[in-house]
Amino acid sequence: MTEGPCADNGQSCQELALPDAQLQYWPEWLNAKDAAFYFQQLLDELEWQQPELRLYGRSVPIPRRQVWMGDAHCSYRYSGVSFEPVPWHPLVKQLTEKLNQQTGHEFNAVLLNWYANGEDHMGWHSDDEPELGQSPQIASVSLGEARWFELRHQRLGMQLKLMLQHGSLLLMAGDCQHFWQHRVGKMAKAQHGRINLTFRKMIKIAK
Ligand SMILES: O=C(O)CCC(=O)C(=O)O
Ligand SMILES: [Fe+2]
Repeated sequence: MTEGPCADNGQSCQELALPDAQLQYWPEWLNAKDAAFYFQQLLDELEWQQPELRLYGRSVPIPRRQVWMGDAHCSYRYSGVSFEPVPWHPLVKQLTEKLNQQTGHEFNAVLLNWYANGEDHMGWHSDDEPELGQSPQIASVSLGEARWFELRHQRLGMQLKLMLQHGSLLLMAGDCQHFWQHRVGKMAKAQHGRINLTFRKMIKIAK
């Protein structure tokens, strides 16, 4: 891992050199006070959902709460369920604009996940839905309790884990979603809540 100015916003950024992926991590993308403000507002003001997905022929509620938010055309399909976006919350819009300015990307939708405690989790997956295009850029902002974010290479068997801190930003790019899977496993010690926002750019595909 190298430390250096991987963006010109003057914040410390770590560049993770991995095969088949580009990862950049800003541990303090938001200061602790702002991050706490965003956490509390989003927790209180969003209508958190716990949809059921079909897994092995059964309907199972997801082990966390979520909100799918974005521009009106950004509907999203995964595990056999289609999600229509809710309109932008002004604070999330602010974060999107800050990100787009810093990265030069055009994120237009975000999946917010709320992990109420260490039991809540997200299993191994890649964000490789067709609506995300060839080499999806995913920006992940974490608020609240720090949790392990694990990555595994699907062919090389290589694994690593990163503790995603309160206020941090992780940018996943390159072939990351083709070759790697990621997850947030259960963490017995985690007593408090965490909100994660994964910003995406959805493209329109002909149906
Ligand atoms: O909570 C996290 O850090 C990961 C979220 C994630 O992988 C996703 O929303 O696709
Ligand atoms: Fe993901």
